Amino acid sequence: MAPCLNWWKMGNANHFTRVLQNAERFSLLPIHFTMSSLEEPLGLDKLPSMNTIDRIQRFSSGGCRPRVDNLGMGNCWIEGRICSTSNSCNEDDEKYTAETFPWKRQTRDLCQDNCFSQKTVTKGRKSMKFGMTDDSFSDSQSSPKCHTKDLQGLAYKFLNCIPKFVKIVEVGPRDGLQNEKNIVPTAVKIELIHRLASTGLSVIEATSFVSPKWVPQLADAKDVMKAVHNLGSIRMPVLTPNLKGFEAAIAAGAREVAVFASASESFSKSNINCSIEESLSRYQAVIRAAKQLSIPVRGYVSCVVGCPVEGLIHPSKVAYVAKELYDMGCFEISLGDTTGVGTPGSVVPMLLAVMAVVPIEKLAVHFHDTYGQSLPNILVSLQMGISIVDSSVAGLGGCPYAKGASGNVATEDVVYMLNGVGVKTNVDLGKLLLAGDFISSHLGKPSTSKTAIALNRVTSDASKISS
Ligand SMILES: CC(C)(COP(=O)([O-])OP(=O)([O-])OC[C@H]1O[C@@H](n2cnc3c(N)ncnc32)[C@H](O)[C@@H]1OP(=O)([O-])[O-])[C@@H](O)C(=O)NCCC(=O)NCCSC(=O)C[C@@](C)(O)CC(=O)[O-]
Repeated sequence: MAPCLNWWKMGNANHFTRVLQNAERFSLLPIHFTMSSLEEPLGLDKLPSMNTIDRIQRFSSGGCRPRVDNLGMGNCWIEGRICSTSNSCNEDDEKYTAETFPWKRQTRDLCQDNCFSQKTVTKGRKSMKFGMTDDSFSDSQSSPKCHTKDLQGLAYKFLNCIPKFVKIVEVGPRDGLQNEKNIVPTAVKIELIHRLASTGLSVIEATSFVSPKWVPQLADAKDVMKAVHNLGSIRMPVLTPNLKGFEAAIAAGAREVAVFASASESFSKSNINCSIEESLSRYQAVIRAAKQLSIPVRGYVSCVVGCPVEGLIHPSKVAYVAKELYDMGCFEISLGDTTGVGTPGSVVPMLLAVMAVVPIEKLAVHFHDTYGQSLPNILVSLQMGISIVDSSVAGLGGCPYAKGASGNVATEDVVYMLNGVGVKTNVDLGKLLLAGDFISSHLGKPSTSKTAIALNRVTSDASKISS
């Protein structure tokens, strides 16, 4: 076993099998699909006649969504799309990948097997939805390395392996606003939560019951919670660092809480003023109290890739804290790249370590976008089987105790990407954009969501043309 897989030993046989299955789904071969909307620009002359929803649809889901159909028997294709062969058979890439990350060799081998079985299953199909006939297969087979059937297998692995539905946990009102320089009025927070609730989001983290000396921005937690705790069936977890916070949250009407530990000793001290072990024993008390009231508890692990003080964090430390929280009774574990330093190269080994000890369906990912890596990190997480993603409207956020870390990945960008790959979220992108506009204009700064910026530009170009 490669040295960096030693931490796999932490898991039991079932977990190990699940890890392998997920590793099998995952491949690092680069692949490109010819996407439509930006390569086939919509004439601006058409824009004035489109309403906002048309524009959003044109630029989000339909326009560039490769349609993945699963026809049973594991067959899958992408309608009207052809895989580019420019990268997919590059031996240099393969060599680099295998040498730099030894564990990847194993996943590649598994994936190649999978690719082979795809070929077998689809053999003899007359009409391929790649838009090619069997003849074109023979053409492509004359290429020395790349075969269309291989590409079809790759398409399957890259897109059909991701979950069909992703639960988005909106953390804007809490993570988003806890780091704002100016304290946001309570009424604005409440309005933001109402607007977010109208988008279809099923979970909105509303606030934190932490010490107001530590996070003055959320000192109005009680008032916010009292105003929103009854918003239909939407879940509104709140952060509780200790029993005092838990009791205050319950008194204010909270029906779900979250505890937050760290994989970094230094960050634990600077964020919650105690060691990792002390924090775990505090959380044990919170979880015990919550169980008595049948209150679900979410668990966060922060600094899952890097720490502002300690630098890189070993995946085994993350797996340890995640397992402790899970064993204590947290129903879901959110893995936070607090400083946003992760790339797929560091996120994948971290996820594999955690997946070996906590069931994958209980895991969420929580990326900050400091280096612009959130979306690729989310995509590889989905390819590994994660189906819960934390994000923050307008890309708000950051931790007051993680200097230099920027906001969370913007919910608008996550929804746009998920629409693009045909994953359901039940979130209305148009309404989400309006919620993002609302809070950005209140804060007097532009949204960091690329989707919001792009769609606002399209809309303003259109209004110039129509006026
Ligand atoms: C944990 C403590 C309280 C320890 O803080 P401490 O100073 O060690 O606590 P203490 O027990 O000595 O109490 C100090 C004072 O705070 C009060 N106090 C104590 N607890 C509470 C409470 N729950 N609610 C309200 N007040 C509280 C307590 O009553 C006392 O008041 P005083 O007697 O001085 O007037 C403090 O360090 C704290 O509140 N830290 C929270 C910091 C925080 O919220 N950070 C941001 C969270 S984001 C994050 O962690 C990452 C995440 C989850 O987003 C994932 C990611 O992005 O990766």
